[in-house]
Amino acid sequence: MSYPALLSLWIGVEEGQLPTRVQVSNRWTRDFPPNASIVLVGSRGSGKRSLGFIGATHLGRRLITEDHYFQEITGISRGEFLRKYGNQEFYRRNVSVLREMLEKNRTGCIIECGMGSLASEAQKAIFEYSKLNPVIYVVRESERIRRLLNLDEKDAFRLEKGDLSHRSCSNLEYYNLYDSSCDGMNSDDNGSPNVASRLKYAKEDFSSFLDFVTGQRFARYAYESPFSIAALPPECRSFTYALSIRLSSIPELELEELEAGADAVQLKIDTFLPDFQKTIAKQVATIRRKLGVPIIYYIEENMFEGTEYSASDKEDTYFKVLEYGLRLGVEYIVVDLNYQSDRVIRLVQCSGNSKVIGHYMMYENNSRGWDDESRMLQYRKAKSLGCNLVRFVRRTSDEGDNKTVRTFLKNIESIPDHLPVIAYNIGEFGRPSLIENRIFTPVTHPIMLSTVSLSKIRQFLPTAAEAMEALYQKSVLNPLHFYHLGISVFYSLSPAMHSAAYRACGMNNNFQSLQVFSLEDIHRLCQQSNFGGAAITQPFKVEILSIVTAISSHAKAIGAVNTLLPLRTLPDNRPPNSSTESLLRQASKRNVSGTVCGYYGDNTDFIGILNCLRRNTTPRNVVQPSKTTGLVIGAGGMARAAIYAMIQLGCRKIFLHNRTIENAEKVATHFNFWAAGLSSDGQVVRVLTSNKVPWPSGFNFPTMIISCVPAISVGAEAPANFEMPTQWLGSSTGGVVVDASYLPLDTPLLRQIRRVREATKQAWVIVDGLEVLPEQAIAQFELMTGRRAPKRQMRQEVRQNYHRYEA
Ligand SMILES: O=C1C[C@@](O)(C(=O)O)C[C@@H](O)[C@@H]1O
Repeated sequence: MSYPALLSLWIGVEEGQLPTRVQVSNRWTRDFPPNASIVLVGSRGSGKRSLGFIGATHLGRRLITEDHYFQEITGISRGEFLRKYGNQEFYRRNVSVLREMLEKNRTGCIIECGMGSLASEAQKAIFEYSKLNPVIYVVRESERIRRLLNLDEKDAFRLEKGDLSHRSCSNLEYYNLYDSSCDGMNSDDNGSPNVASRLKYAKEDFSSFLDFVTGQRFARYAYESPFSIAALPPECRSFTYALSIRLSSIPELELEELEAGADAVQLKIDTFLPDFQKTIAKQVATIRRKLGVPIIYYIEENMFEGTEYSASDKEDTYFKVLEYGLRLGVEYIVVDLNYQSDRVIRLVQCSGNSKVIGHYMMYENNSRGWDDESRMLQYRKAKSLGCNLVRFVRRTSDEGDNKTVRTFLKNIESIPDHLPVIAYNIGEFGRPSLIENRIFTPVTHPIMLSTVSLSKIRQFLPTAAEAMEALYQKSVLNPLHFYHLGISVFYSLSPAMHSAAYRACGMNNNFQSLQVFSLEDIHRLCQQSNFGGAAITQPFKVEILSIVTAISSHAKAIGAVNTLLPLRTLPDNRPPNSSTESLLRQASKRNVSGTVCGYYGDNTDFIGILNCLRRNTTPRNVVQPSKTTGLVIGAGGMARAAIYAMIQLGCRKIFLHNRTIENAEKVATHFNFWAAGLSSDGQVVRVLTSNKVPWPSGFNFPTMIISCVPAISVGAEAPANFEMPTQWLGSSTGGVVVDASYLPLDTPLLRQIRRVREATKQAWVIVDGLEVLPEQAIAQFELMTGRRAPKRQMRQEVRQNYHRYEA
């Protein structure tokens, strides 16, 4: 393939029709000041407005749209302006308004650029802006844009060509993958064709992309919940796995089925495909949506096989493809350190929040072994070039190499402040070193084994579960006991979910429900050295606070714990304390038994509720702090978590109703003290003392309703059988109703809402307890084990097993 032909493949248009302004070069550092405004550019129909809305809500920023800004400044819409003043004046004004909009809003905003961004003067301004601010080029499947805007071939081509020019004024790129949830077809319970859970996947994907761009990922989590896997980058956790997937094989794979056990996906760019950039962007977006793990972006050595261009063309292309990975915001980018050092340095300089893995591939016949001093020199070179991690891979047929690689790694570890190093052998004798390697061991997946084209990889790569099993066999990890503890624990689905997750991940643990009557009972069980963690349930979620050494900021704010973890005496004998640093150290030593000398408490109930609210809130009911009203029923640990989830979503007017009013008052006082600064009158939570009264005047009807009372009797307590006074269901835009209890699934409240929805045709979205339960358990599994949960399996387990428990 010739170089121009390659280039045309690369940017996705015919040869001879390359837009002149398209160029890819390293002009950005992608290091942005904190809170820098984020600009969205892209063609009409690419979905910028919805993403802008999602981003502004997620980051708590102001959304500015160019069209609206133009009208605010000039007093008339762009269309009117054009008609009134003609082309030239419109062009001039358009650019000056855009410049002003950007300059006056350097921080704290999400700025959506409209059609104005196609003008070349406007692009110059945006390009200048992109040196200090993230400018995200939003791309979408051309065919979809064509259909959305109802364009004929010619117009579509013109639009696409113009759109490509956005690449030269942006420093990041986001592929807006089609979101099937906006069809409103995938749940029976979506209240109306108004697409109840609209854009739920896009919300998750884009929010996570923005967390990456703003660099918020780890620091915030480390402070808030140091045991969450989001608190520690994978290279700081012990034993992480990277599932290897070739770009060309993705269309053959059911990606969702590949989730178990991998901490990252290594996307191998193995071949040039038509419309190359968009293809890569689409597959990166697909991996993110379906697997939700960080991406390691790696260009395979054989990518250039069959091409005829010179070494320098090859090098240029290699770095362009890498630079494109940086635009897509991949978490890790692998660079072969045999390329010229100045190019590597330039890549590192513009890598922003992506981490650079310096890579050395060694073959037995042309390189010396692990014990040769050149390995150390290579490590030093990687460090001096600014790489964040270093990877050494050796293809070998000598078992002895597994021993020498161990010594090499030990030597590296003895260097103070050494970089994280990945080192293993490949080939049929390399397996022991793959098992022992601690960071991003390449793995395959059982379902990939059936694919003939992948069988070669399979010859030596373990699956993540096999690698884990081997660690248990070698006693590097220890089998641990996990519990579900409370007074009424017999009907729980937690043991089934957690056990399924252990099986999927190759972990040799067990999980058991046990009835306990006091904190002493809990303490006795959890003192054993093989105690791994416990799901705490009623009536101990609040009481348990008295025995923990440290808690997450969430559990503290909620005033309840549903996840108890052991704090151990570590080899350095320093007693654990509540500092983030001490807790992160504990978190990096999970899955190993040892003396328990304290407990850490966290809360995942709020995560379960938060996820369900986020997914199921319709666009018309997106939280507006000054208007949105929430209602929580109950005053136990789950009700506290529900209030906290609503506050996290920005809701500042929350009503609480409970049979025993004193308990509700206690909860309200707790939150009003904690959240005093969040509302102008210091009152975020108000108690409704009776359900016989009309909804309080001056407040909108609730659009988020969460019931946290059991629908069956617990101990001597009769079931609450709560139903809403009909007058309280006055929201004309409907809302979301969550019932956190799942026994029975069809609670009186949910039955009532179904009837109301049928009668009024209002868009009430129903979320039952079986949707909340796995969400909290997924987060709990991750806190307990430090491993990514096999989410699909855990969710499936619940749906499959539920009928047994109901019976
Ligand atoms: O409240 C619940 C439900 C639960 O107790 C169960 O029934 O499995 C498990 C707990 O982790 C959670 O907080």
